[in-house]
Amino acid sequence: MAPPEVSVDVFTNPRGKLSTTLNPGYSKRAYVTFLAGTGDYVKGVVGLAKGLRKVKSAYRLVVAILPDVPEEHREILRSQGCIVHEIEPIYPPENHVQFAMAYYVINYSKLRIWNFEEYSKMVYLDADIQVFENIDHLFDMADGYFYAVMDCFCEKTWSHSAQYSIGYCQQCPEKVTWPAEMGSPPPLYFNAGMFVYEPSRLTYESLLQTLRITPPTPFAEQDFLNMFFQHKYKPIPPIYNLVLAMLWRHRENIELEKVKVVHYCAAGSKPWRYTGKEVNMDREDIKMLVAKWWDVYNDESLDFKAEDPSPEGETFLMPSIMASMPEPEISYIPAPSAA
Ligand SMILES: O=c1ccn([C@@H]2O[C@H](COP(=O)(O)OP(=O)(O)O[C@H]3O[C@H](CO)[C@H](O)[C@H](O)[C@H]3O)[C@@H](O)[C@H]2O)c(=O)[nH]1
Ligand SMILES: O[C@H]1[C@H](O)[C@@H](O)[C@H](O)[C@@H](O)[C@H]1O
Ligand SMILES: [Mn+2]
Repeated sequence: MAPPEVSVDVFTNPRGKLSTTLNPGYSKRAYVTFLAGTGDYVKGVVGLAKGLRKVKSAYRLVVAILPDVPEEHREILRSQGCIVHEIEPIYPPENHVQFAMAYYVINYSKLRIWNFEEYSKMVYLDADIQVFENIDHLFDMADGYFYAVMDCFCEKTWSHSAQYSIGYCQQCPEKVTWPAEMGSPPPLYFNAGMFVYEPSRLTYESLLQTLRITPPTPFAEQDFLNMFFQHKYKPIPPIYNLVLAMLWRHRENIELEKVKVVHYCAAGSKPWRYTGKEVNMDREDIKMLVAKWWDVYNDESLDFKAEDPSPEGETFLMPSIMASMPEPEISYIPAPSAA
């Protein structure tokens, strides 16, 4: 359905940003994460909510939760200023695939966030992600694309793949080149722990329709989204989703001091379970990043206070800096720095 006419009333709000009052329910922005189960991922979401507050994000955090999240955890999330939004689980078609991690199957439920049409644009973040610098400017990137960070194929979780078997990684495609006899190299592949997208009922329905005829694969909805958005995908720089394995696999691709978003996805790196014993977990950079996560999580001054100005009340429309960016040399969409 076409969106209703948008009435635009532009004024400068007290925070000095150009603010636009749009038809409510049409042009709203928010971060969104996903929570399932009774376990400890709720700590990740609390950490993320506090992290977004610390960097003074203008937008709320919506938590798409499965019905099995206990009321006690929902209450913690609300008390941290999150918008709790229950979703129904989505199951993939029957199949005997071996997921890279058995629990990845629940991640198909993430597809429900395309149905959050009360928002025009959202940034999805896994619960094991922390935001250390403001990334609100990502909402200003041009509509019509799916933005995410390119993944790395070097960890054991990839051992089922052709890429892994020949030592090929898209992070250094010249090191082991893709052999001609294997056909054309695989399309760019993103990590689905962080992405910028536009909710849309049409897309949502198409996602569900397509899933019905798509057998599950080891990286579950991550593989599925890569396939579905193959032609809409625009890579953004790794500072927007530092997959930790990049630190020991492709250190030369990472400028650690510029990293804004850290994804604690490597085995043994979830800060709330961290022991330091697993392989690579005793590295100084990992210890530092885990400690940084705990600093945010433990900082009581970052707890939500009811009297806090709600970041969600208005929609901020910043002039799009993207429009004036020169074409990148590499194929990244260079999201501008927040500075
Ligand atoms: O018990 C759980 C397990 C997972 N999650 C949620 O599911 C997300 C994905 O799980 P992980 O972060 O542990 O998984 P990875 O980072 O290793 O997974 C990557 O591959 C997955 C394949 O399904 C997803 O695409 C995911 O977004 C992507 O980052 C979590 O962040 C969290 O938001 C829960 O809420 N409870
Ligand atoms: O999404 C997965 C996951 O985050 C794994 O932990 C990582 O090793 C993979 O490279 C990635 O594709
Ligand atoms: Mn993750």
